[in-house]
Amino acid sequence: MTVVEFKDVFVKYETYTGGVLALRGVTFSLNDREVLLIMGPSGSGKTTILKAILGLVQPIHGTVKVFGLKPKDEKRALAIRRRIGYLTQEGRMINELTVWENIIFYAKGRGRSLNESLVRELAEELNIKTILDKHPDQLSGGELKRAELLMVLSDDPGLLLLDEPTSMLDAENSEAVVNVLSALKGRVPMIITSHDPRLQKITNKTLEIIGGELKGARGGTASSSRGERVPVRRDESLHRPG
Ligand SMILES: Nc1ncnc2c1ncn2[C@@H]1O[C@H](COP(=O)(O)OP(=O)(O)OP(=O)(O)O)[C@@H](O)[C@H]1O
Repeated sequence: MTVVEFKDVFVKYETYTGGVLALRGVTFSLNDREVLLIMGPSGSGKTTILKAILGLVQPIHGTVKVFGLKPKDEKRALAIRRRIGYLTQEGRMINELTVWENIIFYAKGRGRSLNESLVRELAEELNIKTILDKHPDQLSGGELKRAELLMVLSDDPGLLLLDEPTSMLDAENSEAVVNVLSALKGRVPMIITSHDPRLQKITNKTLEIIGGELKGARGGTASSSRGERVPVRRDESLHRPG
């Protein structure tokens, strides 16, 4: 089953100086058993792809479908968001609450039930069991990152969008995150943005985006802004047309 579908998507941010075309004809799809890795330099449009899936930005051209629905109006976008676990780069935990309270608040706010035994198990695997009673501002960057990941995994999401899940982490804790995600592979579809090569071992396909255009793909299909197919090569380095 196709979970996410982008067809020739253009997204523009309106700005004081005229606007930024952040996505230029992006086409790809993700099925319910896949893990997609999106790579690309800073400012290339990776987070914008995630925001378009969440309905936080709307395409000026092309279509986005998530779970078969277009996240166009706010009501539909909210229903879609409730099924998605979104790990942001900035983090969303509230400092006034402990990590554990944040997790409960998060699940309740989404109208979903907390899978408590799963949370305890994952906390152990992510090496953060001892920080559950701390407040976010008492944590290191790496601890906070793993606490945020625990939160977005806590209510059995139907799709995971993970923006740089191993940034701020040392090798050992990056490995712990990769292991947790690897165990979810095949059960929860995922789109991950990252530069961390460790994540490549759990991904089915990799897309490279530069200046808002897809430039290459491995293990799947994608197309660039003018709609031409980008050749897909398995087990080779990223292909750049032209
Ligand atoms: N709210 C906004 N208003 C105006 N321009 C924006 C906005 N958000 C992003 N942009 C611009 O859109 C482009 C794509 O940004 P995006 O955040 O998707 O990049 P990214 O690949 O995720 O970058 P990074 O790796 O640094 O997180 C950039 O040029 C960025 O400056």
